[in-house]
Amino acid sequence: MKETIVEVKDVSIKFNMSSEKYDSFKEYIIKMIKQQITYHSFWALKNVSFEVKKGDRLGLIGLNGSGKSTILKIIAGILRPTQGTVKVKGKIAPLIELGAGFDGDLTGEENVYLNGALLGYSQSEMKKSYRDIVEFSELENFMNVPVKNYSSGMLSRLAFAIATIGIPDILIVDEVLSVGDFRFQKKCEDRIKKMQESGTTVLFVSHSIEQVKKICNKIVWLDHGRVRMYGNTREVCEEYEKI
Ligand SMILES: Nc1ncnc2c1ncn2[C@@H]1O[C@H](COP(=O)(O)OP(=O)(O)OP(=O)(O)O)[C@@H](O)[C@H]1O
Repeated sequence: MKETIVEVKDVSIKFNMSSEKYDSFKEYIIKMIKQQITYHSFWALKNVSFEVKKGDRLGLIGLNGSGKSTILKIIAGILRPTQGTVKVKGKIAPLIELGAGFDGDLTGEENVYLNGALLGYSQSEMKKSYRDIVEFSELENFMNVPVKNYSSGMLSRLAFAIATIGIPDILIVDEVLSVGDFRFQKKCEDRIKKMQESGTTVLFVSHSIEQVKKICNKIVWLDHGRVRMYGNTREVCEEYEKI
């Protein structure tokens, strides 16, 4: 029996959204002080439960706004659920919002060290991995350029190369591959496969069902914040493709 590495139990999250439009920040502040701001709240996730076993590649699929990124952020500890619990065993390398860990004014090289520190690596560990990161991202000629001048594909190459140094227990990949060109996507898929062979568990979000089929062995299908189906890739994709 394989070990459970992520356990999501009855997770719900409620967001508050302001339902009015304000003409200026000043108007917003005045209304806030007068307590005239009205919110409507909605459940972005409702009673979501699933387990991920060690070495699984779990795909999260569903239409726009179904809650895929939100559940990944809860698993990565970026958001706290309103109800329910998440148990995670091991170190997570999260590739969630493209460029979230980057400082636009710093160069590619400086951002490698900044991101390494955010992921918990020491300066000397990062020095050892630096060549590999530059080679994998194929950004040799851009490491001295501030990343605000990078294209989204270049940013995703660098982010992916940094997040996949070492062998994390859990790798979270949210749509990051979709901005890379097809050749780079293939390179990333190969690296994910190698990591999985070394025991890394992968949580993967993509709108490309082909990519999900290639990478994942299990799927959670989210629909309006609820689990519509959870099972093997083939059976879930078959149903999903019918909608
Ligand atoms: N911080 C937030 N505050 C308010 N609402 C939010 C917040 N984050 C997400 N939402 C809302 O929660 C719902 C789920 O969003 P989420 O980004 O998880 O969906 P998704 O399935 O990843 O969508 P997509 O396929 O478009 O990336 C959406 O309706 C979104 O507008």
